[in-house]
Amino acid sequence: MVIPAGGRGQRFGAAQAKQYVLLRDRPVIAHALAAFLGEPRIAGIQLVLPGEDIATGAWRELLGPVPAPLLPPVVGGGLRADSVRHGLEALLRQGAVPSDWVLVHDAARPCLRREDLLRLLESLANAPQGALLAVPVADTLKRGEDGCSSGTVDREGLWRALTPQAFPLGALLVALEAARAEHRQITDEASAMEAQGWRPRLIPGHGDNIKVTLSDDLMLAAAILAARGEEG
Ligand SMILES: Nc1ccn([C@@H]2O[C@H](COP(=O)(O)OP(=O)(O)OP(=O)(O)O)[C@@H](O)[C@H]2O)c(=O)n1
Ligand SMILES: C[C@](O)(CO)[C@H](O)COP(=O)(O)O
Repeated sequence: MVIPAGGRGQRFGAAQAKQYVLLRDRPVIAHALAAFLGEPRIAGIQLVLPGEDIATGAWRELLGPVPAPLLPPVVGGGLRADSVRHGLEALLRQGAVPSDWVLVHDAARPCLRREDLLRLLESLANAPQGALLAVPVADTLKRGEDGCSSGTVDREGLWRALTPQAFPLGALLVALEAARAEHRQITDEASAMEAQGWRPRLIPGHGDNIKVTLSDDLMLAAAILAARGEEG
């Protein structure tokens, strides 16, 4: 699997990238990783980090002793999609084959429930075109124009995309390379695959699998983990 952690967290707005910020005494990224440790179907976890963080070795102090199956990190790219691509290429160099399933999970999502991960993994037996965790949109959606509401968007059939997302490694790499070649901005793996004509399965997850994007999200993540009684 690939954990893209190569971003700088500009919207979060801290001096430190948000994946390193402490959440209940552990960096956000350590929580994201923990959801996958001990899952026997995950053969290797490829972290993707900003180049300078690999150079300084700062990530080692943050994560502590590297738990198996964590692979040595590789350098990310300018966009999330570039970082994921670098992670996939690294997996291939280390013996993965194009037909292997690969999961991609944001380092900035520290609250993934084990039950959601298991549901996603189990869905793959019947998901030849891949799958992603997602949540049906529950709010009334407004279209904004000049600070005013100019219409209500029908939420029927709309889902919020979460991670992990799972695809055959080779096909995902081809889809990400195509998006790059065509200068298409994509925000998740599923959108790269959709552009290739794939129809990934939407696997209902829980909305508490939040992405830490803005500074308030950290408080929310802490409350979610505390309510579950999770350790630090
Ligand atoms: N060039 C990038 C950009 C993002 N990510 C990772 O992708 C995940 C989700 O991206 P996002 O929330 O957009 O993170 P940032 O790019 O760090 O945030 P921002 O857009 O606010 O700068 C994060 O784990 C982030 O580290 C990455 O690996 N490489
Ligand atoms: C893949 C993703 O988590 C989908 O929600 C992604 O990181 C989204 O990034 P965004 O640009 O903050 O929507």
